[in-house]
Amino acid sequence: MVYLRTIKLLREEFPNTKEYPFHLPSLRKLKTIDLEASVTFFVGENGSGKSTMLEGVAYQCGFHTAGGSRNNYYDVDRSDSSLGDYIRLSWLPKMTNGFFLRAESFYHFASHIDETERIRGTGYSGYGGRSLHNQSHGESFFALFANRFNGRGIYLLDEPEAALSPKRQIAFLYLMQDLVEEGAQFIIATHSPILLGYPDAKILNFDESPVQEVNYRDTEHYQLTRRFLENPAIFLNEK
Ligand SMILES: Nc1ncnc2c1ncn2[C@@H]1O[C@H](COP(=O)(O)OP(=O)(O)OP(=O)(O)O)[C@@H](O)[C@H]1O
Repeated sequence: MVYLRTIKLLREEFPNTKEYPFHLPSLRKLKTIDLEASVTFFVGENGSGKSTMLEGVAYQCGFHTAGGSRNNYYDVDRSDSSLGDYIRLSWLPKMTNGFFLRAESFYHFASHIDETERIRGTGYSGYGGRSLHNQSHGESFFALFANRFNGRGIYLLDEPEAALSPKRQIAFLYLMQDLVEEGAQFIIATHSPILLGYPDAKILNFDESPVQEVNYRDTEHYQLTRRFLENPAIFLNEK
């Protein structure tokens, strides 16, 4: 299901096109991003602006920009969204349920859930019944996906593969397929050639200026990984 249909950049309100984030090549000429599929991936080199865009969208969704939903109020590590005030989201229908996952600040989110459990006794209810800190990084991610995510919602995930083994990444694809069938929308920044293989996803390449759609098999992630796996030794000798 597609709830969030367009991300529009309010270019005329950009204060300065020479500084972060307005100077990023991926954003420089970008006017709108159309989200036409239930699953949209942001791909691109490190530093191309994927997280910046995702964080801006999370900010406009009202989600905690360090990770969480509309219901997670905690002060730890809240990051200012530099792009958030300069984008406009078009919804049909409007969706307020959802979650913003940031691999890098997940530790703080887990602490916030522990604190909610300590104060109100409700913290672990959506997370598999136990502290996210008492599970491995990958297990805790998976507990979040499997327990906290449900069908009707918008899920913004920044490198969800960070803690997942290849097997768990494939399990995540199954889970995502079920959630999409139940009506979920995903926007995912990723470097994973496994996740990118999700059928019918729209892949947006942040290495282009402005951002452009790209086919799975044309992504550098697919091509490089494929060539490497075919023969790592030859690949390394080509350096
Ligand atoms: N708060 C900030 N102030 C100044 N520059 C920043 C800030 N946050 C990020 N940048 C820079 O902006 C660029 C884009 O960062 P961003 O995190 O959006 O990239 P990314 O595509 O998500 O990269 P990665 O794949 O490594 O996560 C990078 O060069 C980064 O160093």
